[in-house]
Amino acid sequence: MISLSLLGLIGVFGTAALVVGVFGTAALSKGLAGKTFCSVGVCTYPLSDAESRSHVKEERVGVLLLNLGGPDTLHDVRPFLYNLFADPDIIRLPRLFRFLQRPLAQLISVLRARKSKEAYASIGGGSPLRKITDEQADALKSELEAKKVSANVYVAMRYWHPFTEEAAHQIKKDRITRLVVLPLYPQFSISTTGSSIRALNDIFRKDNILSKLPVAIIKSWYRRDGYIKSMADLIEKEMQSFDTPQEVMIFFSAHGVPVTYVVNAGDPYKDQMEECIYMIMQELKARGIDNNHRLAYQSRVGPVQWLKPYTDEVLVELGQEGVKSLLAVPVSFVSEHIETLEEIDMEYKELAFKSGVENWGRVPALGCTSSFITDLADAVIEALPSATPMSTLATPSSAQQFRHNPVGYAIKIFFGSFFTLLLLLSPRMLSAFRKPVV
Ligand SMILES: C=CC1=C(C)c2cc3[nH]c(cc4nc(cc5[nH]c(cc1n2)c(C)c5CCC(=O)O)C(CCC(=O)O)=C4C)c(C)c3C=C
Ligand SMILES: [Fe+2]
Repeated sequence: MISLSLLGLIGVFGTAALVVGVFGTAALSKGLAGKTFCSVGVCTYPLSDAESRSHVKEERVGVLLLNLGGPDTLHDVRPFLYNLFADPDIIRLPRLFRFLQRPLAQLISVLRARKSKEAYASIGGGSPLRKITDEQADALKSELEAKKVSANVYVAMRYWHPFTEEAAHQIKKDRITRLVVLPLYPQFSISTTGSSIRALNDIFRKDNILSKLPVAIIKSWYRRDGYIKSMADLIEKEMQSFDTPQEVMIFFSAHGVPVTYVVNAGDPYKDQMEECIYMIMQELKARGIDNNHRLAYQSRVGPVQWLKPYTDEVLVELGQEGVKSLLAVPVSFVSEHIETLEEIDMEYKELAFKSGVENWGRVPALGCTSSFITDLADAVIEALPSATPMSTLATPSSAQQFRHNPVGYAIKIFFGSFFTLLLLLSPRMLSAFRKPVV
């Protein structure tokens, strides 16, 4: 993974508040109280007098799974990286420098491609994300059917096929009348769910039909009982593969984000992650499992600070402290992907053994675990009544920010742009994108 040194440093100089799209997502999950909806089978909108006299409108429910996407082949790696770095929620430039977004993405994707290709080559030549997400979509559709809710389930990837635009096109073609948006990230981050919702919002608002479609957005779901219990089940099961399960250190490894996301832009990701780990551990305690545990953050590169402690550093510390048995638990994502299959299973495992750990295990990603899919289906059904058209939701624009505090806004633009230019010219920044993951 790549640490955006440039962006972190921009954040240090106080320009992170300029990011648009980030704050726009805050209001998106607000429900529309008072709408009636039958969650089983054919459902109805609240009807006008004329409608109720003439006919009952048939409800066609859609569920849209949001995910990051990954290159299907090694050939796709560079364009996939370009799409990722062209995202203003990943490379967060001040408004004045937005014109540099694409050239910068071009440059960084070229610099990063070799390292990234090697990693994808080591896990079979491409990302497994599309296949796994399609399987999750099928499983969710079946589970909804079992619960008497007939729904089409769509997949929208942020940086590779099927893109958000493709999913939106299909939703419109299928004349969906009510949509639940379900990101496949348990915890919310500006860089993941936030970015996907912003992209969706941009597409829906511009479209005459989609802008009126009632949509319910589930922003995060790590607190759900079904998810917490499913994670605890996987951990409990995997612990049994150790000779002395009670001595196993449960080692949660979450994907990192640059510190500036949390500190400057108010990303709730770190708080949500900590609460999530607490809840999983409480569930394990209730089952009589009271092992030691740690949380660390993986997948950083570059000179800026990402969330700490870093997975690689903690692994070395644990080895030095004499921990002999370690169970790695990937916790920020629900599919196997490059960071579980390459980074954890290969790089971190090797590092742990070198540091003195003798017994290693890794909890699989939830994938299509049935208790988990059942819980996602419940989440969808619970969210359906709160659907409301995206066009009715407010997203504060930079123009509004300007009206609110014109002097502060001008100062941020000036200093943000000045420091950005300096950093863009810095060779250190560019070399950071080529560095290995750990
Ligand atoms: C919760 C999960 C994730 C967060 C948070 C996240 C933030 C984040 N990622 C990058 C840069 C890269 N991400 C890449 C791939 C990738 N990232 C996630 C998840 C999160 N990213 C997934 C599921 C994947 C796809 C993996 C796959 O199997 O294909 C990549 C490409 C791979 C590589 O070269 O390492 C990059 C680059 C940033 C900068 C960031 C936060 C700002
Ligand atoms: Fe990532």
